[in-house]
Amino acid sequence: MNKVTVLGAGSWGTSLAIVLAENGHDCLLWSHREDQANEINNQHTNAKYLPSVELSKVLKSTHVLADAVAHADVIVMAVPTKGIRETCQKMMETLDRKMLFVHVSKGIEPDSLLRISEIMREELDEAFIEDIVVLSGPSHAEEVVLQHPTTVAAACENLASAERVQDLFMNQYFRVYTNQDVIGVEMGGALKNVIALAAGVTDGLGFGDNAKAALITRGLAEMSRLGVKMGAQPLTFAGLTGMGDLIVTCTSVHSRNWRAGNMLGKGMTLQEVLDQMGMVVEGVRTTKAAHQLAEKYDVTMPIASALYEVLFDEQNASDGVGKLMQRMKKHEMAGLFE
Ligand SMILES: NC(=O)C1=CN([C@@H]2O[C@H](COP(=O)(O)OP(=O)(O)OC[C@H]3O[C@@H](n4cnc5c(N)ncnc54)[C@H](OP(=O)(O)O)[C@@H]3O)[C@@H](O)[C@H]2O)C=CC1
Ligand SMILES: O=C(CO)COP(=O)(O)O
Repeated sequence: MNKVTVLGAGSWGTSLAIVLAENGHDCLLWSHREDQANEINNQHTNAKYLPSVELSKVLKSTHVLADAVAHADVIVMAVPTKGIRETCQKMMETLDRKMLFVHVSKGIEPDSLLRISEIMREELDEAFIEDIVVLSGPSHAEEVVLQHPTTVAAACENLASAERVQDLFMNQYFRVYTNQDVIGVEMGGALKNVIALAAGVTDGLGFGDNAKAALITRGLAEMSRLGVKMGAQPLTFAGLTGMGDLIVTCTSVHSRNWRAGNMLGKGMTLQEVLDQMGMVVEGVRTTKAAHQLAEKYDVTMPIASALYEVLFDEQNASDGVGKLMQRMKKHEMAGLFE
């Protein structure tokens, strides 16, 4: 049994806390809201983020970060990308020993262009970091709580740390593979949200499966082009955290990114969409970051660029699709192989 704290009581943090508690670990879930921590402890529900789910009674919650940190040998970071830096800064006020950190968030910080593990290393004192392991893959919270078969990867350069996280989470419905390509796994998880937003847009515009298949495969090509330039292994993008997560996010009504894109395609403004979602849509900020990364690394990312114009430059979504289709003719493998 391990003592594990999950930071962030949204849909993913809560689902993973359930997995950990069911696996027999002493799991504490931190919410930054006192009323939500009380609801989890007293009603055993998290109505906003996992409606109609009865949480395990052994799962405890706190809103006091110092207590959450004091509890743990392992800390799982499950706050949205925009909250990672601030949560690490608050943790630094209370951390007093080395910990194994796991992060499960899928984003890139605009402007700094840092991946999550890089933000964590910037904010947390190296003396307190045993290792940082990324847990990522095709895994909607709504299906994990129903114990539907799910596969993910635990990635860390140090294989022993990845294997420790594999052992923490793995059970009969949650299968964890190890991987040592941290850049590839983080970039796949973040960039698939951009493509899923675009897939939602084409569905919202009324296009069909051909357009969806085009976005998934050409999306994978531009994700791989950028990731490889940043140091990722090309094959990682063909795995769970690349193609696997693209499929699940681009084709599922559970995906917040797909749903947000769908509303955009139907004509709503970005602000109207975000107001209606009430949950994190990571792909919006990551589209900005991807646009900046494409410039920095001189990589062609037509889908991310078209989406950037729709989100931030008032480009009409239908015209955006037209522009993508009328790009100069190309070799299918351009930019992937010499
Ligand atoms: N949902 C899923 O199926 C999966 C999600 N992920 C990733 O997990 C991460 C978290 O997503 P998810 O749980 O779905 O998001 P949700 O929108 O469901 O929940 C986000 C949670 O984080 C809290 N929060 C927001 N900002 C902060 C902050 N600054 N400090 C502390 N807590 C904060 C929110 O609180 P409040 O209510 O106050 O806003 C809420 O409890 C994302 O990066 C996502 O891509 C990965 C795999 C699957
Ligand atoms: O990452 C996810 C599934 O693997 C969740 O995707 P959304 O954030 O789009 O819901």
